[in-house]
Amino acid sequence: MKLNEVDVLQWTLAGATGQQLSADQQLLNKRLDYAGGQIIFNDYGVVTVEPTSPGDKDVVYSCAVHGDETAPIEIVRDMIHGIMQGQIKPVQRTLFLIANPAAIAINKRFVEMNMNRLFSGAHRQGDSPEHHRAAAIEGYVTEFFNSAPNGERRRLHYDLHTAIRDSKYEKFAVYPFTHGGPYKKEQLTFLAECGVTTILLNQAPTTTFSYYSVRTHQADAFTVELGKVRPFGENNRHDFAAAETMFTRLICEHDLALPNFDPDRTKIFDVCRTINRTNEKFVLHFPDDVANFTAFAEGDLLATDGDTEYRVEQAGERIIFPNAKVALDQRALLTVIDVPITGLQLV
Ligand SMILES: O=C(O)CCC(=O)N[C@@H](CCC(=O)O)C(=O)O
Ligand SMILES: [Zn+2]
Repeated sequence: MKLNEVDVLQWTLAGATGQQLSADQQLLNKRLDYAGGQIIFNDYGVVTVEPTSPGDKDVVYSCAVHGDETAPIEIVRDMIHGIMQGQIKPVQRTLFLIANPAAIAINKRFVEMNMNRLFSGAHRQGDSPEHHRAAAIEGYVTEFFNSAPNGERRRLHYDLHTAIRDSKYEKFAVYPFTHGGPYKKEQLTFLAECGVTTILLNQAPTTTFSYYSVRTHQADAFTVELGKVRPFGENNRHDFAAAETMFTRLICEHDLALPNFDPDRTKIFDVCRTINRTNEKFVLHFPDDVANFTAFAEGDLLATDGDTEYRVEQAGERIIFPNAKVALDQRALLTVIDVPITGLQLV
């Protein structure tokens, strides 16, 4: 088999789980040429694209921070294959990350720990496979951004996910805490072109991957939720076509032309409350099939954490990312409220 025909996901899973690979299937530390540059296989699930004459953007696409979120894995895999096989010819430096192959291999969200709580150095406080991989991934991202050509550059990171539940707004993105900085119209427009027209504004530092890239590397970075979690082969790729087209255009065009910013395209939600599980007896008081962004009436009981009750405090409060099974001291539920886009500081 020619190296440019190797399945990059199979290679990643085999390598990360210690399986022996024959020489014609081993991509580790190999470099392949494409018309316009080189694709480099730095580690299992870590692939860098270095155009010969790179544009001014350094773009990171990550998937599988949660191992069972298969649609983003298929998207990233197919983009890499497109480059290996010559159909996609990036002109922008690009880093692709398949973040948690060990979790993909067992069809689980994670092996021991939720990797999306282990960035910005939180990986130093433990010894699970995810702690080690998050540390390694921070190293790869740092190396990627630091090895860019000199001059003014744009750093971008889209961390691709799918949600456990259905969502009333199917595609949405988390805009990590900006520490008072403005929100970018260009990014909201790019996301809208991807079909992501709902944005959640996080109002505090977190240990997520996207916040890490924002805070440590001054990137424009987002957690992008593209739909609902499904097993491999059950994703309807038409649902992701707009996103896939825009992700490809972003790295294949020198100056991606976007429509003018339209404030009516994007719905904004502000995070109002973060409810952590602190007790073994943590109960959600609504069924599993209640979709993300469902609104409840004032006073409704949302959750109990031991003896502490969490009730809806204001009209229009909606739930998102409910998960009663998270580890102790982790976020079990967020509530959000819609806010007018006109109230945001936009540049
Ligand atoms: O569907 C769910 O309940 C969880 C979806 C998910 O994994 N969301 C991310 C959001 C990260 C962020 O806040 O930027 C997560 O919880 O890690
Ligand atoms: Zn996820």
